[in-house]
Amino acid sequence: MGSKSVVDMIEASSGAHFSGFHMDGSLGARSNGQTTTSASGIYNEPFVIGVAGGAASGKTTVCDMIIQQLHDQRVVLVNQDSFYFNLTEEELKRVHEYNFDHPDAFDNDQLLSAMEKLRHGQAVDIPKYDFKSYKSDVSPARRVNPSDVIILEGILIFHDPRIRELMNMKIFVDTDADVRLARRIRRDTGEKGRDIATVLDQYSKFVKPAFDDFILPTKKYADIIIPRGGDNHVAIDLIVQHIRTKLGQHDLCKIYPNLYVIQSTFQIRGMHTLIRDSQTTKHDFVFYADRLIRLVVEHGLGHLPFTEKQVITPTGSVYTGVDFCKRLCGVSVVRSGESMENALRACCKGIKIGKILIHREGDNGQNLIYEKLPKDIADRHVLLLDPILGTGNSAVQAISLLVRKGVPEPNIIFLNLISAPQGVHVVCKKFPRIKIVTSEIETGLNEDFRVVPGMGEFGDRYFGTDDDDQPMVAVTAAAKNGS
Ligand SMILES: Nc1ncnc2c1ncn2[C@@H]1O[C@H](COP(=O)(O)OP(=O)(O)O)[C@@H](O)[C@H]1O
Ligand SMILES: Nc1ccn([C@@H]2O[C@H](COP(=O)(O)O)[C@@H](O)[C@H]2O)c(=O)n1
Ligand SMILES: [Mg+2]
Repeated sequence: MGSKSVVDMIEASSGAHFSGFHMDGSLGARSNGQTTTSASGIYNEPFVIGVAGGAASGKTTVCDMIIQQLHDQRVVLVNQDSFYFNLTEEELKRVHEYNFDHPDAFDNDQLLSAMEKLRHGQAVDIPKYDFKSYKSDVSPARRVNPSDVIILEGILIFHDPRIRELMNMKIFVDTDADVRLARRIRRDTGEKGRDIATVLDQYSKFVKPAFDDFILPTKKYADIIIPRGGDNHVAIDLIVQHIRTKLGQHDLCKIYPNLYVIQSTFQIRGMHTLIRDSQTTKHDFVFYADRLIRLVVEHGLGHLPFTEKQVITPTGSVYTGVDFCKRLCGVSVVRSGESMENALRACCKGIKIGKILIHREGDNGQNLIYEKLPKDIADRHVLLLDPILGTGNSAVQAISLLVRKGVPEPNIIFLNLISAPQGVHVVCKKFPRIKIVTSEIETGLNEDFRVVPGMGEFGDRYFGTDDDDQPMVAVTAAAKNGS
């Protein structure tokens, strides 16, 4: 499935002219001068970081620390070790004479082809290298999905200019030779089960000369040199800060101050991982979707106005707190939005919840075909519920209705689980004073205007109607009965 430009898709989907945002700089500054801006200001290509340095200098440790700190981003680590050539029978017999530290030991063409796919949004299978058997086909390959950040790590990752060209940032981990040797002895005798004489022999015959001849000369390509590897927390913090700026992840929030993306944690990423996985069972999908919905609802409620309130605690002390906003209601966009009603009811006792049904006609038309709203909705703050903000067409229909009913724009909070940038642009441009609360911003829309990476047809997965070929008929009937 190919991808259209954001402008094309929005114009095709909404029929309205989309002027879009054209932002420069940021992520795009590659070593070859290429930039990767798109009309939405969201970068589609991943940010590629190269991490080189001598063996046992602490490259993997530094990468792990960066990944840990970038926990709210999709980051993958691709190790150059995975691309060692398999040894022939002859080479295996005389493995102690094989130079694993020479540039020719790596299949760079295979690495480049994997990177090409990842950069273009395709998943790849990366071989798992086994240091004991010297083979990369003993265990099944690791499936790596396209990500926001790709870290390429390896002793000679800066050696091939074609691989260097891919990198937005190059880091060289600079650790003293004696420290590297000491760590290598400990690692190779422990993890790789080698004896110390073999380790020392390999070091003097191949590792040290290759470091001097091939690895050290690539230090000049580095943008950042980290002395002391993983011990250098200051350098790692600065690198992470720089990556965050370059990713421009919060650019949408900067453009639209009324867009709130809830603070990501590993728990939240874990829940997203589960509900986005096409293999997840209905039961788990509902369980984790419910957990995420609850977080979004709680966050959304935090944006309601409040009044100060003082109470007397059981110790007789005065506690100065706040009183909940009383005049509020929910409105769910049938049918997916109904999945969010329970969480809202659980948070707001006795809350009134209205419904709106919007039916998609053809590729781009959206028609409002049913509504049942509280009569006094104009006097209430409205929490609009729909788990997915895609093109923004349904949202615009729903919000337009609320505004027609007299709800002031600032009194509308649109709650969803995932938002496509296109939808955010469309909604925020038309209704700049509403608030949107979401848990993740998506990459974009595909040719069929479906959110990617997305989570599929939310309503079907949540209500278990994946196999139902006429779900809308039943839903329309249910909605008309006011259920
Ligand atoms: N700062 C450090 N202090 C102590 N041990 C370290 C440090 N950094 C790395 N190590 C250890 O040294 C060995 C090599 O580190 P690693 O990060 O795997 O290096 P590389 O990927 O460059 O070969 C590992 O066993 C690791 O646990
Ligand atoms: N079968 C192999 C393959 C590689 N090596 C050594 O690994 C080092 C590179 O890995 P790092 O994690 O340290 O970057 C390199 O020095 C190779 O000599 C090996 O010993 N056996
Ligand atoms: Mg390593």
